[in-house]
Amino acid sequence: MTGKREDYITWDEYFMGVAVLSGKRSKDPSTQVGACIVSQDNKILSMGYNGFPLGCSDDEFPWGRDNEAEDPYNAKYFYSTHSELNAILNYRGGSLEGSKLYVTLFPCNECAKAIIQSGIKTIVYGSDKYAGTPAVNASKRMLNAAGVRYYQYQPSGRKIEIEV
Ligand SMILES: Nc1ccn([C@H]2C[C@H](O)[C@@H](COP(=O)(O)O)O2)c(=O)n1
Ligand SMILES: [Zn+2]
Repeated sequence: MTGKREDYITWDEYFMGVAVLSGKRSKDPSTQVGACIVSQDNKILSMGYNGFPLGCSDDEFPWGRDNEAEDPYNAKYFYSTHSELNAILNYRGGSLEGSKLYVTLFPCNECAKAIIQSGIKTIVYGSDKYAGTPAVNASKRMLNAAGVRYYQYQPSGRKIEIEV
């Protein structure tokens, strides 16, 4: 055999795959989200998943979502850091200017602010299951105004399996 392999994964498959794998670290029982930030020359800069801040125990803070309206203090939303924000905060280098974010779920309005301010210029997202909600509408409004490009990941249809 003299030629190179031809069935290697694409950059989008690679980085979205890393984002999916990162999301598998999440302890959230209902929605696990993963993120991966990549430089313009396709180097991974940072990763993150949704979870509670350092020092806030996964076993003590609440993971429930149903009681948000009547008892927000005992629901997860006040406490969970979104995967995109964690990926931005986990970055230990200089600047994220011009970088690309792969995320398994479309960013909310709060993450959109951090994405814009950190200099991320492109978002590749997986699911958009909260499309049409005020948070996602506001997010798209800000991303559009700030010139952050976004597009949905297009699965190739081939299954990428990880066996260790
Ligand atoms: N773009 C997003 C959206 C949501 N999250 C996190 C926040 C929560 O931990 C969970 C959503 O929970 P649900 O309301 O679906 O039960 O996902 C995120 O990290 N990034
Ligand atoms: Zn968010």
